Amino acid sequence: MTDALADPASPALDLRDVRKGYATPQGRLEVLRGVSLTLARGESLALTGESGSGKSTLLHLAGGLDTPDGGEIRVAGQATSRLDDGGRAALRRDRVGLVFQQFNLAPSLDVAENLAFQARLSRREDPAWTAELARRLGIADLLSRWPEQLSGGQQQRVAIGRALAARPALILADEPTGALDEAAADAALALLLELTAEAGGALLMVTHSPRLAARLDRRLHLHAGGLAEPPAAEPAPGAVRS
Ligand SMILES: Nc1ncnc2c1ncn2[C@@H]1O[C@H](COP(=O)(O)OP(=O)(O)OP(=O)(O)O)[C@@H](O)[C@H]1O
Repeated sequence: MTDALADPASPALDLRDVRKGYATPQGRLEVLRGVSLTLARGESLALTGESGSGKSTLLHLAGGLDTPDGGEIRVAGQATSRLDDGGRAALRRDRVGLVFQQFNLAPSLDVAENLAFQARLSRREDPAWTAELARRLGIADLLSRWPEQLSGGQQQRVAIGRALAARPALILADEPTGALDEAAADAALALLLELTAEAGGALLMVTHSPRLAARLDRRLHLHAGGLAEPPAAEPAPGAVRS
């Protein structure tokens, strides 16, 4: 399948001097003050930062859910900042997979339909890949169930499969395992990383957990409107200092 606008040589995501603020009753709040970031094809990056530092804001801008006040954003080579609402919707459909903490499955669609939903919209349906995703995610026996009949962990695995079914260039995940216990979170992240790599996508994941962040290729920390290396990890309780 061809995507005339996709440039296979360009990074999955490129942010240049991106600025974003909000009007609040206390005045303007400048959340991102010139953020630059490049995410190569196939790379995974964990984004950490205090609550309110702007992680979700950055993710929403990267996915074309919102527009920046300034700067340039490119997804798979396409400049998104100049797109209108329809253009951004097409970008989200064709280039971006989204996974949120709350799984956001369509309640009126069964698991099979949820899995295929985005791929069908973007005309990138690949039944063999969708079946492979279902098998690897351990949801192949649940395809005719409704989302409400699934556990949280099962719902999140469906959400991961849905995001990957169209093989998007960029997967954006906002605390994707935040609603799961530690063992389920570890298993879901392992699948997310493995299957994103197989789909040829790059992953930008917001997390509060240094433990989960450590599993990705790179880590960046958002603070005071800019990106930096994350602060050095605290030694684990009981760890011997060298
Ligand atoms: N639509 C909006 N209008 C006004 N202020 C907003 C809006 N969206 C976000 N903010 C503010 O912008 C700042 C950054 O919010 P954002 O949700 O990006 O932070 P975050 O790092 O993802 O936080 P958390 O870890 O708590 O989810 C916060 O102070 C928030 O209150």
